Amino acid sequence: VSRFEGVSMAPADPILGVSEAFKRDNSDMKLNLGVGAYRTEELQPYVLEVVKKAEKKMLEAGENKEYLPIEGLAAFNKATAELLLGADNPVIKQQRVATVQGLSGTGSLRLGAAFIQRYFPGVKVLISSPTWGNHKNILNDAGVPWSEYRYFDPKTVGLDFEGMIADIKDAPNGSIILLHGCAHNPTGIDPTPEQWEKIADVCQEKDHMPFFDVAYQGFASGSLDDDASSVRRFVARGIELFVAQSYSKNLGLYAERIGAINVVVSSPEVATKVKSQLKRLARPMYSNPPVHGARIVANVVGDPTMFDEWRAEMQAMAGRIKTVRQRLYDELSTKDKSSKDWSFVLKQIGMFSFTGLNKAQSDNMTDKWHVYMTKDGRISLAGLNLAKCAFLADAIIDSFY
Ligand SMILES: Cc1ncc(COP(=O)(O)O)c(CN[C@@H](CCC(=O)O)C(=O)O)c1O
Repeated sequence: VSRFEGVSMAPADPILGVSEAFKRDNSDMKLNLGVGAYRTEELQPYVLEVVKKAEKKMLEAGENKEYLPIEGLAAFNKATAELLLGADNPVIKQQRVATVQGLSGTGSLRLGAAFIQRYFPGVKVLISSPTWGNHKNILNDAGVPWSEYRYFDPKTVGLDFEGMIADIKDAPNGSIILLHGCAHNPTGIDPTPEQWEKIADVCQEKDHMPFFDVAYQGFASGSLDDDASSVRRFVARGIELFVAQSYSKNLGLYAERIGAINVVVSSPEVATKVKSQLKRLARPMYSNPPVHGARIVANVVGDPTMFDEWRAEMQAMAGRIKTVRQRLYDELSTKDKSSKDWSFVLKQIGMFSFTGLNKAQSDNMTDKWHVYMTKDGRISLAGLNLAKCAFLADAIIDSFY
C-alpha cells in the first residue's frame, strides 16, 4: 500500500481555480472576471511597453545569473522603498526601513507572517471581513492566529466604519491590523482620508501594529503617490509597521514574482537587526529571490524617461477600468427596471466590483451565462471590455432576480 494513500484531493483555489474552470469552458460567450489580472480591450494579457524597453536594455547589458543576496537586489530594494514612502521621506534618510525583496505580494506577506510568528508569538492579526482569499491561508500556514474586523456593510454596499473601529478597539493592545493600502480586495471600498486618520488614532491608542498589504499602488487611482497616502500617513506619525508590496498589477509582472516586505521601525540599529532576521527566515524558505523582475523594476524606476512612461501606462490601465466601470453602471441602471441603486459600481475603486451577488447567484452567472467570477460576488473589471458590458449587465440582472 502506498504511503501516500492518506493524501486527499485539495479543493480548487477560490480565485485561481476559477481560471482553470474558465479554460475548460469552450463556450464562445465565456468571460473570465475571476482572477485580478489586467486585460486589454481585446481581453488579452498586457505586457507594458516600458517593461519590453527595460528588458531590451537588460539584455544588451549582458548581466549574469549569479545568486542575488538573500535580501534581494539592492537597487530594487532602494527603489521599492522610495516608491512606497517617497524618496524624501525622513524614515528613509534615517535608515529606519528594513526592506527585503519578496516573492511578489504573497511571498512578502508570508515572510512578514513568519517574522510575526517568531518575534510576536501569539499576537493576533486582525483581517478585514471580507478580505483577499489568500490572507487566511498565509497566516494559517505561518502559524499566526487571526480574527476578523467588520469591513463591508451589505446594507449600504459600503464600509462599515463604525464596526471596523469598534472591532479594532476591542482587540487586545498590541494586536496587528492587516490593512489594504488601496483598492481593497474584494470590496473595492477604501477608507476616506479622514477615516484613515481615525484608524491611525486607534492604532496609536491601542499600540496596535499595522501590516499594510499594498498590491495595487498606482493601479487604483493611477497615481503612485495617492495610492500610497494611507501608508505615508501612518509612517508620518512614527508608527512602526509592516508593508508588503507587489508589482504584479501596476507593472504587469505577475509571473515574475517581484515584491518586497518593508518594516518601518524606530531606529536604524533596529532596522539592521530586523533585516538580518528577515534574511534568516528567507534563507531556508527559498534562499534568495529571482533577479529578472527586480532588474525590470530597478531599470524602470531608475530611468526618468521610463519611469514617466510607466506612470502613463499605469494611468491608462487604471483609466480603462474606470471607463468600463462607468459603462457597466450605465448599462445596469438603464436595463434594470427596479429601483435598485447601482451607484456602488461607480464608488468602488481598483480592479474589482463587489456586486452583492450571493453564491447561488454567482453560480447562475457561470452556469447560465458563462461568466466566471469568485463565489463571494466579486468581479474583476480588468477582465471586462466595453463591448461586453451590455451582456454582463444582462447576466447580473438575470442573476439578481
Ligand atoms: C490584496 C492582495 N494582496 C496580495 C496579492 C498577491 O499578489 P501577488 O501576485 O502574489 O503579488 C493580491 C493578488 N490577488 C489577485 C490575483 C490572484 C491571486 O493571487 O489571488 C486576485 O485577488 O485575483 C491581492 O489582491
